[in-house]
Amino acid sequence: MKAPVRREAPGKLLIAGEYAVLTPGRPALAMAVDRYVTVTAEPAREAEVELATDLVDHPVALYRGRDGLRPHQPRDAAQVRGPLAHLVAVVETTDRLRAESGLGLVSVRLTVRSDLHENGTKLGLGSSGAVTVAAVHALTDFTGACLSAETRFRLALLATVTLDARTSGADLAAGTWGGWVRYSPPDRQALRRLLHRDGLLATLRACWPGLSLHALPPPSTVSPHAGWTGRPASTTAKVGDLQHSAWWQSDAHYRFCARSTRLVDELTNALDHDDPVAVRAAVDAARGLLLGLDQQTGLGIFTPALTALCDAAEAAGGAGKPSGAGGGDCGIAFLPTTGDPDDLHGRWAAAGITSLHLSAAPPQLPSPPSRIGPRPDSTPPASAAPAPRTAP
Ligand SMILES: Nc1ncnc2c1ncn2[C@@H]1O[C@H](COP(=O)(O)OP(=O)(O)OP(=O)(O)O)[C@@H](O)[C@H]1O
Ligand SMILES: C[C@@](O)(CCOP(=O)(O)O)CC(=O)O
Repeated sequence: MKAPVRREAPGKLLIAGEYAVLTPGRPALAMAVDRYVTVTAEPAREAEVELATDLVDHPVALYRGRDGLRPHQPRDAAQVRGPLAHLVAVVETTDRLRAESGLGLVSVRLTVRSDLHENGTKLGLGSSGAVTVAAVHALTDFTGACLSAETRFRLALLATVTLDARTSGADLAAGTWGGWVRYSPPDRQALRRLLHRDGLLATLRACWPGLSLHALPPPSTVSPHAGWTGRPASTTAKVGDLQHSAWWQSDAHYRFCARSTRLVDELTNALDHDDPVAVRAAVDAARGLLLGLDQQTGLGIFTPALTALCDAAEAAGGAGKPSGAGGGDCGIAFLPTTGDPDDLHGRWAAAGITSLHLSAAPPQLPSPPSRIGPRPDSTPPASAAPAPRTAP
């Protein structure tokens, strides 16, 4: 009987680069937070695969059908497509890896515990990414594969693209490496095509243009504070709306991506030099960039609560912005370490914002910091630029 294997992955806040990071090669800056998803892998008790999570009120038993995992109970089909979708994608992707490697499939029960929901409501701290990273880690270690962090990240991204090839994977990067990471994504649509054409092993081993990842030093002269609006928002819906708008792949989109890349570079520099004034200025500019996007597209990034969160950060002597897609979920503020967090938290409480009392999660790997892909100051690959819009 195999011993249970437990692995955890942190949630994340997005400090800069939202929406631009959807484009291959365009960077975002994320901070992993000290709230985690924990996944335990152990031998299944009654079925080939069993999934137990706090999002579903009973463990779900599955068997391996010809086209992937199927629930034993037809009533569980909706769970498999909904709250269990990320776990199912991880098991199917790991099964594929073993099958292509000539290895037998393993019976397994995955049990999830998450700190990224509050009374059943998501906080917007990247629970889908954290559950994917933790499940890949637990499952591959359970089966004895013991993969490197980069291979686990790649596997997690491939599992994710089978569900949604739009998502950037910034949450997976933060969940895999922890700490502060500057991440730029590969072309996920191209990965999906490669997966279909050449299989999983070949895709895992292929060159992934656009992918880069750099660990950054945590600042000591500014402190991050996270505030929760109490209202969940759908990142998938916002990204879908944007990609179907006239803005997508317009000149304005190209300018937005270029400006966002400069901002991420400025923030990277500010963090490298631990410069509180430059961090504040860059975070403020990141807020302005998202506001401009909202005004141009009517996407609904800034809700009254998120605007109040940012205004309170400014009034407390810092800078604030939404974290991620906006429309609800949470935001982040940076204060100089000489500032008064109680002042900020008091202002947030008055505006109905809950302080989450988070810190950066420590890097998951021993030093030296990970470095994948080109240096941060190099220009993004040509594929990073959306194609100029041509007349129909
Ligand atoms: N505890 C969990 N157990 C199993 N699956 C989970 C768990 N938490 C999240 N997931 C998966 O992630 C999905 C939620 O993803 P969603 O993008 O809506 O939230 P999020 O990643 O927390 O938010 P955000 O992208 O705004 O940070 C769930 O439907 C489920 O598939
Ligand atoms: C809008 C986007 O760039 C960031 C979304 O962040 P969040 O999942 O809402 O925290 C989407 C993505 O990176 O996949």
